Amino acid sequence: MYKTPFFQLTATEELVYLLTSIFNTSHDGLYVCDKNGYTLLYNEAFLQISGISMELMNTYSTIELHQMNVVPESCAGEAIKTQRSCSTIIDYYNGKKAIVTATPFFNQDQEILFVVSNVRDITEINRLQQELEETRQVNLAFQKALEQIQNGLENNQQFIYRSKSMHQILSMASRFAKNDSPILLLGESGVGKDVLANYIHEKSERGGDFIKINCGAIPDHLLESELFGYEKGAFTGANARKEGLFELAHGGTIFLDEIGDLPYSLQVKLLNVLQDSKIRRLGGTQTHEINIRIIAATNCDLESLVEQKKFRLDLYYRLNVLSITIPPLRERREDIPALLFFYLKKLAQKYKMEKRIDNDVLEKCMEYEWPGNIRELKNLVERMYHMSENRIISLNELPSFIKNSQRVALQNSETVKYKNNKPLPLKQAIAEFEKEYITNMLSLTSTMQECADTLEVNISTLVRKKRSLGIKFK
Ligand SMILES: Nc1ncnc2c1ncn2[C@@H]1O[C@H](COP(=O)(O)OP(=O)(O)OP(=O)(O)O)[C@@H](O)[C@H]1O
Repeated sequence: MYKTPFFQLTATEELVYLLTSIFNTSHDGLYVCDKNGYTLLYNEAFLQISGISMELMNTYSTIELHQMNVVPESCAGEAIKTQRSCSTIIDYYNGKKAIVTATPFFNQDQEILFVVSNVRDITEINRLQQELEETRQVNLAFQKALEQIQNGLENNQQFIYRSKSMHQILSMASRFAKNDSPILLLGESGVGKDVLANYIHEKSERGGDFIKINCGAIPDHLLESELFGYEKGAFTGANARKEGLFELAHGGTIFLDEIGDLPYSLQVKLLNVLQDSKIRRLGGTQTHEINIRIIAATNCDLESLVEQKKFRLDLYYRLNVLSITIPPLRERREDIPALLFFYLKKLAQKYKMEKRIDNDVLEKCMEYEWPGNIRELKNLVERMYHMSENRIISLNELPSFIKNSQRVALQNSETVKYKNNKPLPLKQAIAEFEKEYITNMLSLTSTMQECADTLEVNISTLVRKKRSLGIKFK
């Protein structure tokens, strides 16, 4: 302490008053004890930070308070024991954190007169530091995501991810790509099975083409000729010979999407192709050797189709040699920001206008369940991009069902439904669920069209379902 001449003139009472005022107005906790640890003085800030009551303070020594577990440790007690200054960080039981420095003061015989402890509250600093660290981590993640997007755009590669699970899937896919065994891709609609099939083909270094066919989109009677081709005159209208997709994919990859919809009669034919690597065109007598890699995908539960005798067990085994299940987006939420930025960037390039997503929107998107997975996210970004009037996409552009996201599907899917104390049969439970889900979605959206878009069904399908399920809403 540096004294000015004022001190020589001031009376002792004034000096005591001055020092007491300083003591009391300090924001740091101050605590003074004698050589046995008994309290001599403390200020209000000390009580606030330590959470110790005045009663205990006035009755027990700092060492006893520690023994009684009122404080996790006693820095003053340590200073008394070691006869030295001591500093430590204490996590008080009231949740406060403080840096405590206890300094002993000695008389001429080197005996402790008193110990002064300074207690600085660092709870807030600590919180801010943690927040800063979290923000730093988020920034780092965004930066990496942007880099990945940048690389993706440069290589014209569309596989955007940040999650560990997708990283593992891609490395597995890269390993699988190197051989010719069939691959089965599983996962909900819109998770990226198509994209992954493409990726595997690219990585496979197979020189031929990547040919895709959606087994569910082509009428059964046409599917066979599409896949196997036909000879002239094989059926009415077969005016010329035509190569099938298996032949066209020779040297490359054929991607059989929605394999669960492959007609039963064709399943055995596919099994033969898988086993012999040979095909015979419709109406033909000769077989042709083909060198193809088959990738099949489905969002249905193939095992249950096998149980229902809708899918051949032998084909299932043959296709399931190497299988990859892509998790839904809600199970890899780290991918959401990267995908949002990616699609935003693509739109910015197309329409020559950069737009930014507000943090609130990002937060809501992180919470949402994404039943339609990446396809739904992609459509949403496009919709919000066009709807926003300025360069910031705000909550105004976010559809109400995401803003009020209530995780309807999840809540309901976890419920077992009963009637007369008996669990409902699957068919009936599905119908009940559908009814509830559609009714909820109708209440969360403003128009039938918005509801149909959200559910990713045709408006006529929605109208039909509404009628058949007896939904009274709107
Ligand atoms: N990792 C990804 N990065 C960027 N875009 C993706 C990614 N995964 C999927 N997409 C995009 O999401 C949309 C849906 O993907 P895709 O068609 O591959 O899904 P799917 O699982 O095959 O769906 P379905 O079962 O309905 O056929 C596509 O527009 C695709 O480009």
